[in-house]
Amino acid sequence: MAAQIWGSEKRARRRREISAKIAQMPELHDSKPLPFMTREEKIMESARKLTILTEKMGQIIDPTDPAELYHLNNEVLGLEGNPMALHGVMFIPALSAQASDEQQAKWLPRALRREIIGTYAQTELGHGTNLQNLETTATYDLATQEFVLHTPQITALKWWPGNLGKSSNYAVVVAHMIIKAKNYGPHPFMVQLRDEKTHEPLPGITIGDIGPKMAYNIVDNGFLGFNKYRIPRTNLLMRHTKVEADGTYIKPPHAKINYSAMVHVRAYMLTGQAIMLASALNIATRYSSVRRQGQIDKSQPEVKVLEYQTQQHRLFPSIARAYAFQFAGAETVKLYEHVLKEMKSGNVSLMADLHALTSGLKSVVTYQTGEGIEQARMACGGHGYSMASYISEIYGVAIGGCTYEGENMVMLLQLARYLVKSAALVKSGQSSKLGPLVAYLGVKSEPTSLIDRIPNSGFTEYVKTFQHVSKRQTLKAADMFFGLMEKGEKREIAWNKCSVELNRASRLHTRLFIVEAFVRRVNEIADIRIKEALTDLLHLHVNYELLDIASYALEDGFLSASQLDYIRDQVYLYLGKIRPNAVSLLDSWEFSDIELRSVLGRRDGNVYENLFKWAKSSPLNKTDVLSSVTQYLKPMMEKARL
Ligand SMILES: CCCCCCCCCC/C=C\CCCCCCCC(=O)SCCNC(=O)CCNC(=O)[C@H](O)C(C)(C)COP(=O)(O)OP(=O)(O)OC[C@H]1O[C@@H](n2cnc3c(N)ncnc32)[C@H](O)[C@@H]1OP(=O)(O)O
Ligand SMILES: Cc1cc2nc3c(=O)[nH]c(=O)nc-3n(C[C@H](O)[C@H](O)[C@H](O)COP(=O)(O)OP(=O)(O)OC[C@H]3O[C@@H](n4cnc5c(N)ncnc54)[C@H](O)[C@@H]3O)c2cc1C
Repeated sequence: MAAQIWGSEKRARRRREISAKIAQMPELHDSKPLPFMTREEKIMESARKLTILTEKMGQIIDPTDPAELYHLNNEVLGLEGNPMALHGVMFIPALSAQASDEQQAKWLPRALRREIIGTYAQTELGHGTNLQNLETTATYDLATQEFVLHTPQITALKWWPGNLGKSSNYAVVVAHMIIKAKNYGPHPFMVQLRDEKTHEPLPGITIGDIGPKMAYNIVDNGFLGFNKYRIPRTNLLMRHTKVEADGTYIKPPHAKINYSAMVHVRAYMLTGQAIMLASALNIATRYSSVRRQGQIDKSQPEVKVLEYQTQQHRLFPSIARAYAFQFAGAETVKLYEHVLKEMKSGNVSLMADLHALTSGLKSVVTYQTGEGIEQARMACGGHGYSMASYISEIYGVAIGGCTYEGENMVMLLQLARYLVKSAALVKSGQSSKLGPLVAYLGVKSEPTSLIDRIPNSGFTEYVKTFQHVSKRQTLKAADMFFGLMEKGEKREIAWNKCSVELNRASRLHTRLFIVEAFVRRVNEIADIRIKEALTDLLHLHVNYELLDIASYALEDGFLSASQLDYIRDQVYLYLGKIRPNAVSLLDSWEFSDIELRSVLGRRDGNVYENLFKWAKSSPLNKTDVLSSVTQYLKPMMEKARL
């Protein structure tokens, strides 16, 4: 099963080897539990491990393999981030996709050797989503052949970029490019921020940390201001766009090609989210098979809480989602790598499809991951609320994904643009022009769903039902939009008035893609036992998801009440079938105790001993009487006794 999850036998084996090596290297372990550290201590601890990794990485992993790097990162540095998180996630990808060959030769080897630390500075205090209204300017000075970066007012301060505050000395900065008083829109520039020897900010640069966040606090998200700060013309990233010495602007082959670093993260973060969901579920499911509370049959002893149907219903559909996200994520990364290769050689024809797909997936996956992690936390009762479970930290990091790389509502609306265009093709009889991901919009469906009507139909009738509801909602939202415009509404106003319905269409389309990716994967599996276990999980997935969106299929009578009863019964049937495999389905992800960082979810299952040991090690327990008591509470009580 690990081979299915991680993509191949070899990958699963390599993960085990890497975990085993790390287990033997105490210098790479947390020196004490992270929840007992201050933010400064955590940052220090992370930097300590990071430097050792820079020395020893080659002994542990193949540093050119992103999957091995990611695993090493999760084990050693953990999900709370590290001082170079953005260096790998965005700075290097931005340089790789947007710098010219000559620029790459100058900067990439230095970045890869970690001679310099970089980040991606785009968002500002006043604008994140609406890139067209960023305020930082890069004005070309023809006389010196330099760009002058400037922050005209407080709202133009860069705000949020990870590791910008204290760690990075370089950044890819996005600013509006102005040449001869003409604004060419946001463009990426390579900018040095700090002196390479002293790490002091360079003159003209104001920089710092934005303060503690809900989670992800090892990362020093930062602010940055420029006071007429000059950089050479050749620091504009020039793979696709060029500015010649005389100020001539050569436009890129696609207007949004400079957004590629964002698409990179959107494509890769899906498996990151799946891992966080599976981690939280692993903790909760292990704990639920140890925790005994109450009786189902009063004549019998207390049961493991995992025996309760409500507990299974809380956890198992999310187990199915974690697998589904992992499989959909793997497909998306493949597509991304393909499009990136094409893009580098000038073929931009697939960019729109990739943008639409990743925008939808990013939104649905992060939202459902957040839901699943929070349910996992509640499923642990009181102990889920303790940092000993570590689930609240996992939640805090994962839920950030709903916001970063494009706020979810906004990204769903980006997919909706693509769906509306596709609906227009269907309506004008040009269905043959539809892309493969939306081809179903042009296919006539049966008048009613055939779920429960055709024996041994596998998952076909489920997929058709998802297709039907997605198509119907897309066409309905598009009709609403076109209708408003026909009535004379301005395009943007009409769009806003339909945006809730449009986003519903985007979610349904994305959920269909996730179901199909799960079906595709199960169909490919040769090992009969693995296929059987994943088929059970897929049954749970399609029935649970369909029940969740049933109102869309009921409103036009595509599903009947009796079919809905059947679907509901299937959910209960598969909850029971999955119960014996539940812990194994999560243990198959092979997270080590070092990586999970959860006292509650350790592999040994000694929950109570581990919790008591952990509580005793709390810094508050170093002394029996705290100074808060001697200084304040004791005098207060004494005064009251007089
Ligand atoms: C094995 C390895 C695993 C590795 C895993 C790594 C990660 C795991 C997770 C680890 C956990 C934590 C890591 C944390 C890291 C945090 C990083 C966070 C970094 C950031 O947040 S950076 C800042 C991100 N900011 C945004 O995303 C801003 C969002 N806004 C936008 O993107 C845009 O403004 C917009 C909403 C897309 C609108 O843009 P614009 O106004 O320019 O365009 P229009 O809406 O007018 O659309 C015009 C037209 O263009 C099309 N289009 C837009 N974007 C693209 C694109 N990227 N590609 C192609 N086409 C695009 C759009 O569809 C329109 O087309 P149409 O006219 O409809 O045909
Ligand atoms: C953990 C974390 C890490 C980050 N790292 C980086 C980084 O490394 N580099 C970087 O540059 N940035 C980074 N960011 C910033 C992040 O990319 C932005 O916060 C994000 O893009 C959302 O933009 P915003 O904050 O402007 O939200 P806003 O756009 O102000 O969103 C507020 C509300 O307005 C709604 N809204 C906005 N526009 C529309 C619209 N057109 N239609 C409908 N609704 C709309 C949204 O849906 C939301 O409900 C990070 C953020 C976080 C939380």
